[in-house]
Amino acid sequence: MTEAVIETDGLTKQYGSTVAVDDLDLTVTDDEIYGFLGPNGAGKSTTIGLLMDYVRPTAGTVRVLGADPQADVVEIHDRLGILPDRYSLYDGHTARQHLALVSNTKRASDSPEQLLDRVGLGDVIDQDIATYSQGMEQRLALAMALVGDPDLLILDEPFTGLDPHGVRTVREIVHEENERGAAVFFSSHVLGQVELVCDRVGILHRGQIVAEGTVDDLRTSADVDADASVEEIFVSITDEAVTADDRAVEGER
Ligand SMILES: Nc1ncnc2c1ncn2[C@@H]1O[C@H](COP(=O)(O)OP(=O)(O)OP(=O)(O)O)[C@@H](O)[C@H]1O
Repeated sequence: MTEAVIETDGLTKQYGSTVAVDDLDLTVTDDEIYGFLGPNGAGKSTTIGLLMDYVRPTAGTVRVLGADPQADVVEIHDRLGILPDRYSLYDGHTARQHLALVSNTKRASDSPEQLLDRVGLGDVIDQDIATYSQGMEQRLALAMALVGDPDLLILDEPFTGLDPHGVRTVREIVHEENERGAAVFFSSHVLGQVELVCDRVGILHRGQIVAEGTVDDLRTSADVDADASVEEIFVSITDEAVTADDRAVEGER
C-alpha cells in the first residue's frame, strides 16, 4: 500500500497580479520518482518553495511526509533531503565541513567519505570549496541532500552545470535512493534524462498541471508521433496549453 509523501490541494501562490502556482492538486507517492517539468516561469521552484515552507501559500493546503510544512518544519526537514535551486555554500570551508554541518543539524552519522565518493568528490573532500567549479558545487549540494537517508528527496534542477559523467551520476543516485526506499521529486529542463529516470511526470504551465502520467501516457495523449522524444511531447503539450489560453482570452473579449 503506497502513501502520499507530497499532497497539495488547491495550492495557490500569488505575487501581486502574478499567479505563480494556480489551484494545484499534486500527489506523489512514497515509491515513485516524479519529474516536475515546465517552461521557465511555470511555477516549479515556487511549488518546491511552498513544499519546504520557504514561501507561504495564498490559498490551499500542503502535506509533506504526512505533515504540515508550516507547523512541523523540523520533523519534515529531518526526513527530507533538499537540493534547492539556489543553495549557499561557504568559501573557506571544505566539503567535509559542509557535510558535517548538515549531519549535525539532522543528527545523522553518515560517512562524509562515502557520500562524497558517491557524487565523485572523494578526492577533494578536504579542499576549500572556493576552489570548486560550478559542477563540483552542484555535486556537493547533492551530497548534502543525501545526508541522513531521507525518505523524500526534492531536487530542483539537479542536472544544472554537470558534465555527462555528472548527469549519469545523478541518474544513478536517483535510482539507488529510490531502490533504498526514498521517493524522489525533481524538476528538470534536461528532458532527455527525464524518460530514463522518472516513473511519472507532471507538466506545469502557468502554475497548473496540464498533463500528468508516464512518459508513454503523455506520448499517447499528446499530438505527436509514436516515437516522439520527451522534448517533442513537452513542446506539443505546452504549445497546446498556450493556444488554449489564447482562445480563452479571445472568448472573454
Ligand atoms: N519572489 C517573487 N516575487 C515576484 N514574483 C515571483 C517571485 N518568485 C517567482 N515569481 C514569479 O512566479 C512565476 C513562477 O516562477 P518560478 O521561479 O516558480 O518558475 P520556474 O518554473 O521555477 O521557472 P524556471 O524554470 O525559470 O526556474 C514567475 O512568473 C516568476 O516571475
